[in-house]
Amino acid sequence: MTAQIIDGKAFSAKVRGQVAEHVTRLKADHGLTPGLAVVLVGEDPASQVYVRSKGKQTIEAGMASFEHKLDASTSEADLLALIDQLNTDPAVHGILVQLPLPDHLDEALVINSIAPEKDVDGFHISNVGLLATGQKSMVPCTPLGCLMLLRDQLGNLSGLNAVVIGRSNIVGKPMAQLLLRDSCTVTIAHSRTKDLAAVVRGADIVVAAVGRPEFVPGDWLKPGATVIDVGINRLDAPEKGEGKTRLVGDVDFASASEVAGAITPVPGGVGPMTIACLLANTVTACCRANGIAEPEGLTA
Ligand SMILES: Nc1nc2c(c(=O)[nH]1)N[C@@H](CN(C=O)c1ccc(C(=O)N[C@@H](CCC(=O)O)C(=O)O)cc1)CN2
Repeated sequence: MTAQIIDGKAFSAKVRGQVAEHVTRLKADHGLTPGLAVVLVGEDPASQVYVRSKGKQTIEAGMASFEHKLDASTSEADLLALIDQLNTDPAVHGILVQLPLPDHLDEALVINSIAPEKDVDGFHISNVGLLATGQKSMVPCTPLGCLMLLRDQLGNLSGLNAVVIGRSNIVGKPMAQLLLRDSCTVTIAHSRTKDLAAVVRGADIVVAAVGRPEFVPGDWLKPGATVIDVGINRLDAPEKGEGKTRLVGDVDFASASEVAGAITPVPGGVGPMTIACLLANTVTACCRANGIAEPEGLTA
């Protein structure tokens, strides 16, 4: 079997198009421009690239982008003061602090200082609790993007066996909650799970978010399974030239695509969905803040 490739780049462009349509309507019907503030502390090269893309795509969707680039040595008090200011700024509907933060900053404290209704990352403890109890919340962007791809691929997910490999707060745990909400039978596995191969072999849906390059081989998969690869691992690629690198996921794409029914590539799979869902969450936050009906299809 050769798996169908799930084109996250094309799907994310469709989502961004829908976001832009909603933005046009919010402006015309309500005089509202959704605004997203992104805070970057330090000079992590990957984070700089992601923040630049977020700003560019926010503007392309017709929204207002507010970028705050702070020095790596910024104090916790100064960062919290900025978040406080953004929390009360009526032009800002969504706030995101790019992760990872420098070591001297307390990530949980910083995230929990964002007003929950503006927490477009869905990482605030209130949103985590709301999602876990099946209530309306802001939903973390990467799991939301994975869910959109799965629904588009499979339609109704009810009753399917899903294995999420990885237990992070950003991806693994919220992903499991979302799949449970769609009535999947969900197992959260991780690098220490006993006989992980057997656990994965029982799954109709595999979401790999373990952070280890090419960790899941094709012979772990049930034939026809749908595989969502969240991993973004940069490996040296001397064959491409000195100092060159290549990106791989947490799934061994070559062997997995011989067994799976459908699979996301890396790059071009889940990654682009993360930013598309961030834009969608910003529109959702703007609608909620103004008592306007939320756009259908852009939330979980
Ligand atoms: N506050 C947050 N910080 C981080 C998040 C997040 O959701 N919120 N996620 C990641 C980084 N991230 C967005 O911030 C992100 C990662 C990857 C991509 C993406 O499009 N990847 C491309 C490949 C890009 C490359 O060449 O490096 C792909 O997979 O095709 C977008 C956003 C950590 N921090």
